[in-house]
Order: sequence, then structure tokens, then C-alpha cells
Amino acid sequence: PNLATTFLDLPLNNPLMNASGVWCSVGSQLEALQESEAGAMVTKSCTLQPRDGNPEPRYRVLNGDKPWGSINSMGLPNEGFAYYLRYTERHDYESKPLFISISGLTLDDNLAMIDSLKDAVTPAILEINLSCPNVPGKAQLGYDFDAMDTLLAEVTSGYGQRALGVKLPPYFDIAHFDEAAAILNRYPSVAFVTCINSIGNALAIDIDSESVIIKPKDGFGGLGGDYVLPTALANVNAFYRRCPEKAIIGCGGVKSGQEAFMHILAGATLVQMGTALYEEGPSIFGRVKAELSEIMEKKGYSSLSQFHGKLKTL
Ligand SMILES: CC(C)(C)CCc1c(C(=O)O)[nH]c(=O)[nH]c1=O
Repeated sequence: PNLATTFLDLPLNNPLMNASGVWCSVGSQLEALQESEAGAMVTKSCTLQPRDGNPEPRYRVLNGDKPWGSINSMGLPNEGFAYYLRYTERHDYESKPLFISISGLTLDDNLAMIDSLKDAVTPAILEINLSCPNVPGKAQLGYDFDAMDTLLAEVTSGYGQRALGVKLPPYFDIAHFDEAAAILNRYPSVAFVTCINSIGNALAIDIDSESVIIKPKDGFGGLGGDYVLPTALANVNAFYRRCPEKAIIGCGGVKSGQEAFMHILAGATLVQMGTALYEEGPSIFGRVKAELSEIMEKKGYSSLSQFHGKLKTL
């Protein structure tokens, strides 16, 4: 079977990549992704200035013996926009496409980064993290539809209507799928949607210590891994159905060829891995590629297009 695909007219060897934030914050990690079998890669969401992020422990796997997922409250640790912009200048685009993720602390910071990116005329593809913080006390951008609309209006014009994408938090209400998609569909230059970011503000408790297990935010943090797969698949399919002009990137709960197959069936063109990559490292791409290929072989599929978006209903 052939795992090759295209994204925004760019050829990829396979549909697998990292989720922003995982194994992509510093040069050594980016080089490891460059050398890996990932079909594409994305950088850690960056802010204009470098950030240390939150105190540790800030990432933990849950249920150690049977890790069903992870909880994190990293706090946007990153080397700052200039560092990742420099990486876009030294990335080997022949080997795989590169996405750059931004998560400005203010609208102006987002616009400043976008302006520099536009002038850089780089092949890197912009993914804007809509879980980026909003005005303190207000919901994150992805959950504040007016603020999201304003941001997209400013950002798409700031980027000269060049193709870009958004990373969305998970939604849990059909009315929210409808409302978010209606906003996104008003911006044709939003060429792709990445669903989902972690499920926000979960709480993990250790009964031996009778304590939370991460330090920041009284133990509250974003949930990833097996726990989020059904919600991730729902968001991928909801936006696939509502945004026929846009490509969907699936993210959430992928740890083997099985979940990658599900995401593609649900409508994902590319598939990102976060928690599983964090735990296994970049060798995971070779493993999941082989597993996906084996599933396709067994089903008689020779290309991804034969089942992409072909989820059946009853
Ligand atoms: C949650 C924010 C810190 C506002 C954005 C960065 C981010 C983080 C993070 O850096 O804590 N973790 C996630 O699982 N998703 C994210 O988008």
C-alpha cells in the first residue's frame, strides 16, 4: 500500500506527524523529527519572547501501569519566535513539509509574528493555536467566538490571505461545531483545521499521596492520549462535514495504525501524535506507518484516498 499523500499541494511520504508541543521545542528535537520517518513536522507553539513556562512537574502520564493518557500544564515554554523562524530557514523541505505553530499572548503579538513570517516568504505552513490565552478571566480564544472571529479577520488579512491553519480546542456541543465552522468558513485562506488540542482543565489524583500530580494550576491540566480519542474523532468528522473546502488534520489519541486509520476514515488528511510520541520517541513514526500499511493491506486499500473521509453511518 502507498501511504503517500498531499497537503496544500505539497507531497508527503506519509500522513503522520507530531502534535505541536511534543518533541519540537529545541533544535535537537527538531533535528530528530527531521531525521525521523514522520511525513511532516510542526514546531512548539511559540510566543514573541522566549518563555520558561510553568514549574515542574508539569507533564505526567496517567495510570502508570496502563497509561491511558497524559495531563499537562506546560505553560507555553518555548525558545521564542525568532528561534523557530531561524529553524524554518534551515529546515530540509525536500524531506518533509514543516509547520510553524504560533500562540501569541496578545493579538498584537500574533500579528507581529505573522508579519515577520509573511516577509520571510518561507515554505513553512502556519498553524495558529487558538487555545492561546485571551484576556485574563475570559475563555481561551477557541471558546470565545467573537474574539476568534476578530482574530481570524486580523490574522488572515495580516498574512495577505496566504494559506494558514488553526489548531482548535475540542468542542462538545453540536451548536458549537456549527458556530465554530460558520466562523471558519468565512475565511477561505484558513485552508486547514487541526482538531483537537488537549481537553482542557482535567484533574488527576494520586490516592497514595492524596495529591494532584502536576504542580501548576492546582493540578489542573490538558488531557491527552486514549482518554481523548472519541472526542478527537468527533471533532475531526464534525469539521470534515462542515468545512468541505478545508483540509482536516487529526490529533488526539493516536498511538497505533488503528487510531490513525480511524482519523483518516473520519476525514483527517494528516494525523498528529502527541502523548504517544512523548512516551515512545520519534521511532513511533516507523512503527505506526507499518501498522497503518498492514491495515490497508488487509483491507485491500492501495492508497489513503480509497478510505479518506469514507466513514459509514448506520
Ligand atoms: C494552554 C496554553 C499554555 C495556553 C497553550 C499551549 C498549550 C500547552 C502548554 O504549553 O501548556 N499544552 C497543551 O496541551 N496545549 C496547548 O495548546
